[in-house]
Amino acid sequence: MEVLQMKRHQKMGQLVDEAFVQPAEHRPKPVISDAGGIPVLDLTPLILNPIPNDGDHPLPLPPLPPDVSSLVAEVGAACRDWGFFQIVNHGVPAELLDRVHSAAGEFFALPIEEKRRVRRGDENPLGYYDTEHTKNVRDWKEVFDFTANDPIITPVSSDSGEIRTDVFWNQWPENPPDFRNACEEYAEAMKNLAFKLLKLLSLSLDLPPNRFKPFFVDQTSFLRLNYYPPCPSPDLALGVGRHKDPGALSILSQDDVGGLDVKRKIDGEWVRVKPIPNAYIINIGDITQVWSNDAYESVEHRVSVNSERGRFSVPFFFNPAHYTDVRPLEELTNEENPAKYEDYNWGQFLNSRTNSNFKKLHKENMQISDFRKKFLLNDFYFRRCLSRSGRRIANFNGTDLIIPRQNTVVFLEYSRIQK
Ligand SMILES: O=C(O)CCC(=O)C(=O)O
Ligand SMILES: [Fe+2]
Repeated sequence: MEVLQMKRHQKMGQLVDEAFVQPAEHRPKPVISDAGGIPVLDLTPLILNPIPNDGDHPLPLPPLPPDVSSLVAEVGAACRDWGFFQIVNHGVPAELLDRVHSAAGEFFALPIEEKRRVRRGDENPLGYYDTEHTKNVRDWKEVFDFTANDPIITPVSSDSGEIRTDVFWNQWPENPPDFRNACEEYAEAMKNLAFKLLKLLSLSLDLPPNRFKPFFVDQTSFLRLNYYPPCPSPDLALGVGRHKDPGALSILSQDDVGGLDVKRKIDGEWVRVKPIPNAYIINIGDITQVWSNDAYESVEHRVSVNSERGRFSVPFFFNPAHYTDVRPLEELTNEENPAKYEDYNWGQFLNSRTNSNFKKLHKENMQISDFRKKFLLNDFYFRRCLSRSGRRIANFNGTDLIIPRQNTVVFLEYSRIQK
């Protein structure tokens, strides 16, 4: 099969190494339409009326001013309908963004030997590398990773499979000289912005503004400088293959080249996010999907490349502490809407992802769908189960459920299991 595929690419005049070639069904179409409907939200109301912290204000908090309240509603609608939105007037100075983009441009233009002085290795997952794989296909990109809280504490599994905690430090290149300062200042600005967005997210789910904050006391957030060089076969390779971000939310700055494609929820079509100068693209990650018990979904996206211009982007991945056990929030679950996920530990999840994206493996990496609850009935697993009249017939408390044979049920989302 692989030999056949290789032959076909040679016939087509393939110009990239086989490792970068996407399976046919995942290659980008020649024309991708603009993601016209992704909401662009103006954060100006937060400048005059910042959302208070619980401790800064006697409880209960006063009602939100009408423009902040509308913003919260817009955030909720964007999260539900798209899983993505853009923000403007977010308070991050344009000069700081320019400094980071220039530092990235100068760094990636250095000779490869110099970049490799700060390369990521088996010992330290931070720094420069150009071998990231998404879904086991190599991405057409170079990256530089650094953590927002230096050092980062994370569990790692040893060869014997035992989990221990390790500490990783950022590694900084000597050149360009402003690189480290620009990156560190930018990381602080991203953390500030992320906490503002977290409050909006929380309010949009009818929760107190600081409901999520404790999860981020020892955050494992990190930033990535991405460079996608011009690609001779943009029809075969991708800058980043289709994926969902695993963390809580991502804050992305892209330059004016464009290439970020989002899988539109209403029809599953890939659409491209139009660059807006100085705007940020925000997307919901898997953790928010689990916390919200699927009210907000983490949406698939990818990066298309082109043969003419290299592209730069800088994502900030807002991640909780490694010891966080991720589970649907109690306030967002009840008998009618039981928790849809088993608990999972964020540090172990991150660790498994970090190992699997460094090199090609022969298995799929860990997904939140692995933690989706299943309910057992005879030899069927169920996700949802209703009586014929449409009423839920049992309260799923996270344990396998056996329903007596005489009950008539309508099976939704079931699959046969191997006994
Ligand atoms: O470069 C981009 O536009 C997006 C990158 C991305 O999705 C990621 O690194 O997770
Ligand atoms: Fe992503």
